[in-house]
Amino acid sequence: MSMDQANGTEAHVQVAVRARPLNQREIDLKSPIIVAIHGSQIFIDKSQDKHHTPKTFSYDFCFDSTHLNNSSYASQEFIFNKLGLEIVKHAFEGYNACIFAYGQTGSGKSYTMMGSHNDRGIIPRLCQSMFDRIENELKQDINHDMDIESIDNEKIHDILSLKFASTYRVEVSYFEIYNEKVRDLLNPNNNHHALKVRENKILGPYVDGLSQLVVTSYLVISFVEEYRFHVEINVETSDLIRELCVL
Ligand SMILES: Nc1ncnc2c1ncn2[C@@H]1O[C@H](COP(=O)(O)OP(=O)(O)OP(=O)(O)O)[C@@H](O)[C@H]1O
Repeated sequence: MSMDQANGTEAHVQVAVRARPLNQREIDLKSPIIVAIHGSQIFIDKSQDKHHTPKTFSYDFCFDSTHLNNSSYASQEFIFNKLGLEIVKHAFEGYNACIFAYGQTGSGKSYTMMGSHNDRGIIPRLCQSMFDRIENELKQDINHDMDIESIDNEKIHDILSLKFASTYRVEVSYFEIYNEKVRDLLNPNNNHHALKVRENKILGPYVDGLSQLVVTSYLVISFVEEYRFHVEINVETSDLIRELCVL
């Protein structure tokens, strides 16, 4: 996880480690769990290996998700509260914020970042939290000028939408890099020619031609996620998504 100050002069990087439960293959092979987490330290103890000396590593955060039924299991919500809330806070303070997952195949990157349909990961929670915060700030603003309790819900919704449009701009892009080809997931029509990654002297690296859709609520983003969980985003779904977004 990193947060770069908007002017690019200072960067702060934090690293978190999460240990996932054993998968079925590992259970069938009777693989032992060789990691133990205490606070922000992770101990690796292969005591069955005579030549191994236990090792300790320290990170900013260590999350123990090895035993699903243990009360100490680091849940999706717990991890979002530790990592995601900070990101939202810094983004609202004007910092560029970035979070990414790194690890070998099957280590739990997608699970942690996207989660499952009924146990959402960091990205959906981040999006929701960002819109919740926007809504709260807008409501506070409106409350300043008028008594929000005395206005009916439909009217509040209209006022919030207007105020949102004049105060905030939220854009979403969604792409994958597979076999070194960049694919725009919100516009598969672009797939005929792989998109190029270029570098802007001021803004840094960017994907040339990538769709950037303006979104006004978490609903649209959750719709994208819904499709991501159930079906591959294809031309029809991406068209639908584009219609839902304010272009
Ligand atoms: N913390 C966790 N709790 C419960 N199950 C988990 C956890 N982390 C991962 N899993 C499960 O482990 C399996 C592999 O996880 P996942 O697909 O997220 O790995 P990945 O690192 O994204 O793999 P790849 O690089 O191959 O895409 C999935 O079945 C996932 O549900």
